[in-house]
Amino acid sequence: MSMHTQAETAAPPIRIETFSVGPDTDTSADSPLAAWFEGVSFGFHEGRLEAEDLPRLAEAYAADGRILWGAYDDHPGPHAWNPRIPVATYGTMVNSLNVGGGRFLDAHLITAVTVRPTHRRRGLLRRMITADLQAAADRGHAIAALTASEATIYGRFGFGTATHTTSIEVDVRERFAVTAPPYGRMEVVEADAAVGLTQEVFAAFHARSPGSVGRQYAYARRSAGLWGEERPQPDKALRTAVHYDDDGTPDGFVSYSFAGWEKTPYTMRVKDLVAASEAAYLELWRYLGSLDLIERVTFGMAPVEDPLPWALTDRRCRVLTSDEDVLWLRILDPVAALGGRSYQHDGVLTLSVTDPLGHAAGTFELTAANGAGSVRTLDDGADPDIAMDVSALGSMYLGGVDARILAAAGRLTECSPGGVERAAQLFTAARAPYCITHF
Ligand SMILES: CC(=O)SCCNC(=O)CCNC(=O)[C@H](O)C(C)(C)COP(=O)(O)OP(=O)(O)OC[C@H]1O[C@@H](n2cnc3c(N)ncnc32)[C@H](O)[C@@H]1OP(=O)(O)O
Repeated sequence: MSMHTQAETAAPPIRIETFSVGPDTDTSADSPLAAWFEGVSFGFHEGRLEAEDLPRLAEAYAADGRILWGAYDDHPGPHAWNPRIPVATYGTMVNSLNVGGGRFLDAHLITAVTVRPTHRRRGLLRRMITADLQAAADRGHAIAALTASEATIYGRFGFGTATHTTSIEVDVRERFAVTAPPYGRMEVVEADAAVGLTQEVFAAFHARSPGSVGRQYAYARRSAGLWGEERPQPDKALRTAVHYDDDGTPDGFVSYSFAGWEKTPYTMRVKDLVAASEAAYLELWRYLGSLDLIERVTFGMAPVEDPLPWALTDRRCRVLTSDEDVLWLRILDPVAALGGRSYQHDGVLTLSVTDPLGHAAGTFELTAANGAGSVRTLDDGADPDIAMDVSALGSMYLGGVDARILAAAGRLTECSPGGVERAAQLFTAARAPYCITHF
């Protein structure tokens, strides 16, 4: 474990340390890593750490290349909980973001953000995220990303919601039928084999899905049932089935568990459902609809642009229960970010961006031609076509929201006639961005 201490600020007297996890990291019950996990569990109202879980968690975090932050109160009150347990936690890793048109950027991912109630609203989150975003920008990352527990926290730091999913309930009784012609076959698979199979299917999904973020080490183990949601111990209720195409290539999988006989209508809960093609997506639903004794299937991460109702004999079998934001993006470098995505239309647009932390502030001229974008920074005072805050730029970046909607919401200002229309056209995505990774 490499460790270094960051500069101390005058008040509050909280020491912040960062460390990475590697093969030599101490995973004993009284190690700094164990204390860090205790801090995270406390922050998310989960149970105490089981010491036996630590080696597996360490292996996962090492594979992810995570950097962990802990904030320590060296002046605890009497009888305070173990002062080695951080009063605030924070973690980062890097993974691939599909930005459309077969292009990918390495995104700086932020996770495990907690501040103990006794230390909240004293600026600890601000202190960590401000330093971290600066360091990420200095390392050359164009984009930071996170999934948020509350929608009120991260806008002030320049993040904007960029992708959504929907929760659906599907009535799979007699009236359920998928109209598309069937192909390939489904197989219920062994948990050990499911790890590699789900990774293979996800890789194909990631390659074709704008908005997708690469998955961390634990994901495939959870989708296979080898790990549970909270502990790296088998989830014996979870089942995994894989769809193979006519050539025998896995092109979809679904992991699911039964809600129990006391819950009516009898319900199967989908934990993870990933398809490498629209056709495979429908095959997974055909399988779910064929589960005997089951009356309803629930899924919390369906795409916003969902072909399912259009593929059903009775479209009312699928009921939308909620809409959730998933990926929040924070543009750190507009030149690299806007130059990194692809464009459906040619055109020129000048954007003025404000940024409370300064990273993305400025006026930028975007020229899109033949699918690619090039960006140059203009001098202060250049006349923009549109003006917005960096959080609105993060929301618009993948095409998840139309510039006209942001303008209507007062989040984007038109500065030259036709500017909003041009922005709407330039930022249009071929399909709604879809992130099916929580981190
Ligand atoms: C990526 C992820 O991991 S998402 C998970 C986030 N974590 C959680 O939800 C766990 C429970 N909550 C917490 O642990 C804490 O309340 C946190 C991490 C959300 C906030 O930590 P704090 O140290 O209290 O935040 P900090 O004092 O730095 O606040 C910075 C600013 O954000 C505001 N703020 C912080 N949390 C919230 C919130 N939940 N809702 C609205 N505003 C908030 C503060 O008022 C402050 O505003 P100001 O700068 O205008 O004065």
